[in-house]
Amino acid sequence: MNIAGVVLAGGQSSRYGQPKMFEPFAGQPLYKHSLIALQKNQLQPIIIATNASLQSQFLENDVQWIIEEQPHQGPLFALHTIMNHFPTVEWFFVLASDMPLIHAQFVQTMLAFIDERYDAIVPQQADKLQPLAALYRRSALPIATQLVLQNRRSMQALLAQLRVCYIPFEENNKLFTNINTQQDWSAAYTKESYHE
Ligand SMILES: Nc1nc2c(ncn2[C@@H]2O[C@H](COP(=O)(O)OP(=O)(O)OP(=O)(O)O)[C@@H](O)[C@H]2O)c(=O)[nH]1
Repeated sequence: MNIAGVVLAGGQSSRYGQPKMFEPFAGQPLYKHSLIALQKNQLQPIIIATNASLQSQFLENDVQWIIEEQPHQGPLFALHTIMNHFPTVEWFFVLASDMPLIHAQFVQTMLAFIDERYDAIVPQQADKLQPLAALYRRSALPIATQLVLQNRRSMQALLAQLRVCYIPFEENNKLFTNINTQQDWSAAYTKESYHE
């Protein structure tokens, strides 16, 4: 089965103040941690979704690019664009580019839940869902398209209409710590929370 790895790296970073996906963490730009987690699981193709003003700052030449013509339309619009560009891919493992503690073992764990009864496999911590560290099946595309056409851009709205397998994670697990502001680094930068 064809499973793609997708790094969403075309956000505005307005709360951060500069493109946060290139900020260094543990010796690598932030987006690389997501990219490596996908590459280590041999997903094919590996896709970076971004926009023209950011592309030159990425170092990769061995990935597929989605360069969004209309930037900053949000993750749901990006997912819908990506699914349309890769019509033979059945599952898409989507990772945000601002989650420095995500690692290959997490990706492997999630892959084990792939099942044709579901349109998405999504981590859940208590009542918080993690739609940007999740698997989406091609069967989600019609609903994603419908939401885009209705100008409804929330991933939660998408999940509400899909058959989702929710995977529980401990509430105190720091895996999904994400960087929105400069201050968020203090939460991510605890030694015990970083394992590769
Ligand atoms: N490709 C792509 N990625 C996006 C887009 N919007 C957000 N992302 C990514 O989705 C993840 C979560 O984004 P957010 O932090 O919620 O939004 P942001 O625009 O990056 O930051 P803010 O402007 O501070 O909200 C990040 O990895 C973003 O790079 C988009 O329009 N296209």
